[in-house]
Amino acid sequence: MLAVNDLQKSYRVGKTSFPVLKGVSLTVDTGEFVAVMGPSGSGKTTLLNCISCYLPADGGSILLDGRDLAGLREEELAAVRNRQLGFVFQDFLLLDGLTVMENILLPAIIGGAMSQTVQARAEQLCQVFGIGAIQNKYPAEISGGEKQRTAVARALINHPLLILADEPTGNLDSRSSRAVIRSFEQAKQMLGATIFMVTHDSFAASFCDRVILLRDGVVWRTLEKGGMDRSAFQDQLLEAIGEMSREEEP
Ligand SMILES: Nc1ncnc2c1ncn2[C@@H]1O[C@H](COP(=O)(O)OP(=O)(O)OP(=O)(O)O)[C@@H](O)[C@H]1O
Repeated sequence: MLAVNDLQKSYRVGKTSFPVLKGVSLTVDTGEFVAVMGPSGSGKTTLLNCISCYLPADGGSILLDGRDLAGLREEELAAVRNRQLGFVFQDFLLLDGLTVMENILLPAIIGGAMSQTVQARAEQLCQVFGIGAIQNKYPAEISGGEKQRTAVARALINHPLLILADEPTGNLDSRSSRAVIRSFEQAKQMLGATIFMVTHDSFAASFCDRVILLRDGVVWRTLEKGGMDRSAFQDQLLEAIGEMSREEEP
């Protein structure tokens, strides 16, 4: 589904170039729920922005469903963003003047794809995520967890190949975080969604099939959940993160 090979990205500040991604390689299979964790500054957001087609990479490749994103023109990238990727951001980014239902439909409206089938899909997503009763409310009238579940439903409206989530639980209390992660699990189990999430939250990451630890612009280690229960996987994650930060100390 997603194959990132030897991805490189530097930022230029004045005359100096600062390498941030120094050869990142990873894959995400169809139907997988994968998290990326790592210390602040390790390059997680940069990686997500490259995969999102917002930032051109300097080297390496990003293949989405076998298609290399590097060679695409701006209109083609915009089409990939609108039709093949779904986005969930930390700050929800719901439009205040639109209802929950209108927010969910927005990517289909923008893509010129509105139809009765899309309307039916939006109703189904509201059912799956338990937001049917609030579909005519405005963002100011709903809770943080409900906003985030609306954002997950919106990300799924165009049947994307891949959902990209940037710190989706970052602004939520633990109960709302659990509800959001539950909505990702439902998206995966009931709708076959593939999810790639950047997070600092080991609790959220412990629900994933796999967690990729990024350090200083390279993949340091990948942890598989396998048959482990959630809390044992979280313990293993915390241990690996501790080991990674101890290695970083001078
Ligand atoms: N536009 C930019 N110009 C120059 N340097 C940048 C730019 N964006 C990010 N950086 C630098 O690149 C490095 C990686 O940043 P990035 O945001 O990808 O890290 P991160 O792992 O997501 O961090 P955090 O967990 O704090 O969000 C940091 O040192 C950051 O200061």
